[in-house]
Amino acid sequence: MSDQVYQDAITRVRRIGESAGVNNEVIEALMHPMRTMVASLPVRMDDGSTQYFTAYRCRYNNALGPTKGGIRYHPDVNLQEVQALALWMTIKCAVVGLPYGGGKGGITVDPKKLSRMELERLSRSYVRQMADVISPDRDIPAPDVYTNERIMGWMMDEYEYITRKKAPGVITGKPLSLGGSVGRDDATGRGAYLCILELEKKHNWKPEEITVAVQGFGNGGYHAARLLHDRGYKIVAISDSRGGIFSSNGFDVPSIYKEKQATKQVKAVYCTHSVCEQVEHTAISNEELLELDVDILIPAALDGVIGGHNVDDIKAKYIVEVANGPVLSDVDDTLHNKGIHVIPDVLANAGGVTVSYFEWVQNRSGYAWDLATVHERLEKIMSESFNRIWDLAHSEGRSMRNAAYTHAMRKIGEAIEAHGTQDYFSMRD
Ligand SMILES: NC(=O)C1=CN([C@@H]2O[C@H](COP(=O)(O)OP(=O)(O)OC[C@H]3O[C@@H](n4cnc5c(N)ncnc54)[C@H](OP(=O)(O)O)[C@@H]3O)[C@@H](O)[C@H]2O)C=CC1
Ligand SMILES: O=C(O)CCC(=O)C(=O)O
Repeated sequence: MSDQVYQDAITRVRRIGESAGVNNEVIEALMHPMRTMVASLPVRMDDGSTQYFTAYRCRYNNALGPTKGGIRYHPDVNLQEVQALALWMTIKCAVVGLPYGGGKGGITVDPKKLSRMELERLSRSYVRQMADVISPDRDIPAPDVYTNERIMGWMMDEYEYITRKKAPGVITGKPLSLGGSVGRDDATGRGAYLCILELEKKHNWKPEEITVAVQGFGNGGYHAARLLHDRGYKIVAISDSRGGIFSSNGFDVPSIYKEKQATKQVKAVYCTHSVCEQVEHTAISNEELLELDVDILIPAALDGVIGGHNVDDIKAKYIVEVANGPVLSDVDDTLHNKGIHVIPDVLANAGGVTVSYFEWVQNRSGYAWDLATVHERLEKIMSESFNRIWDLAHSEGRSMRNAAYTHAMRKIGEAIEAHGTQDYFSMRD
């Protein structure tokens, strides 16, 4: 799938851009990634051998500001996927009004097979190769799939060693002790949760009557499930890379998280104090989870999981995309025509980059905010962005994805125009 992912991403941009009458110059600018760096990272393994890993960093478009986006460690990472992810970051930052362009990075690696020291050497090697590309004013990485705050800490440390100066704003999602922000840990899931709260208000939902299935139980999926569970939503299905569990009664999310921490697997348990007991459930595959008859489906793992192969079997009423790119563009219309509402990734998972922006602002001003301030400002941005896109979708008869892309392309177009076409193209470093 991931070989086509970039083609799929630019096809969607062109289709929506043309239907919304976006200036062709803007559409063309979004067809062309500004610069993608590919590197081979030599890493000394614990047994003394050297292995080479392919690494990428794509700075897709910087019309709105320095490029911003996470770094993914996964065996399927490739050039196409990184470019698609960087394009989605470009759209996402514009959707929520951040002063950033879009970028993304990745390494083709299975991090579960590396020791902690190998992982650290790999991460430092990445920064050594990309040190001329990243900087607080130019390109600012963050975590994505199978990277975390510890890896961000190593990367920042390596960057500061190379540049011989403190530069906390070079990377976000860092440990708090290195200038990370409170509230970045659950920001992606919280952003999606805040979108669902907006839906709840519009539809007068009673949370206990709303069923939710979550694919992927990592940073994004877990926190979205936790917050929804705390509010009373019924989380009837959860999965990770090894498969999933289903119960129409709903699961106790904190218990499942506790067990996942201990055993690395999603298991159907209910925990009291120190004892976790199995609860009645059905084991399901990740494919089956996507096809459940639920009110809200939250894909929170990888891209391309909903497409022509399964769209006829999708029964959820809402799809809230915590993952980047879970729905392929050629089924956008089918879902819309089936009456399935999609809250697109470029809005639903924008809480992560929004709090990354807060972290960067705090680093640059040298003044740390408290959690209440982070939450209040995140809520404001998510709520305003959601409603802006909702209003555009409903006033122009578009899907939420179509409206989000249209809004973003208009914003990027204004910036390109304001740069002055000549200067914009010559400043594309
Ligand atoms: N982290 C962030 O701030 C942001 C993340 N996102 C997007 O959210 C998605 C998840 O990222 P994040 O939560 O950070 O990643 P994590 O690495 O924290 O978690 C990934 C989760 O997905 C599971 N998973 C991996 N492969 C599969 C599979 N084939 N089927 C089902 N589940 C699978 C993993 O299972 P296991 O635990 O078994 O390995 C794990 O539970 C990605 O698309 C990412 O781009 C979007 C915006 C911001
Ligand atoms: O926090 C960030 O800067 C980017 C997070 C990310 O990679 C994403 O939103 O997909």
